[in-house]
Amino acid sequence: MPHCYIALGSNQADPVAQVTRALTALAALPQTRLLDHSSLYRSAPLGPQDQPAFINAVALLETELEPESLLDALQDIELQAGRVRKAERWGPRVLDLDILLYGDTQIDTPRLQVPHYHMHARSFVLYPLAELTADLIMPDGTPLQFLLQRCPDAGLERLCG
Ligand SMILES: CC1(C)Nc2nc(N)[nH]c(=O)c2N=C1O
Repeated sequence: MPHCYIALGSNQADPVAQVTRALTALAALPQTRLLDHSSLYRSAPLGPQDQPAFINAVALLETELEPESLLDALQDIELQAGRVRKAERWGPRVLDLDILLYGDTQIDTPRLQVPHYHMHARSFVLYPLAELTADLIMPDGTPLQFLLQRCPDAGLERLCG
């Protein structure tokens, strides 16, 4: 059964609570088990700076849901959290759930790109991912450690507890 890594992000409406509640929602998905999750991390927004800091984390799921069904389920969780789908691009968001990896599958459809298109250069994704699986190898054979070496941790702050 494929191991799926999900990126969580929020910078609105009590981001720590949003990410924590989203982890609980992931654990409750049908045909799915939440195997592990990273610490929460605070970081300055990538993109427009006139918005609050983000809280990010990565979760490791095992699921029988197909990729598109998993995406539907993640979008439901985002909507339940109050995400406005047509919100400004790169603007503040109540909750972002992105499929980073779905086993070794590589997907490129209008709805879904896996591995997640931007993950290779985002410290707020790579560092939590490495906390979960330091020896991860990307579907294209690139070791996560190689991506980490090229991605400065740009003021990433791990929240303890
Ligand atoms: C607006 C944009 C690009 N910036 C981000 N910046 C940070 N630090 N974390 C995010 O999750 C995040 N998500 C985004 O979508």
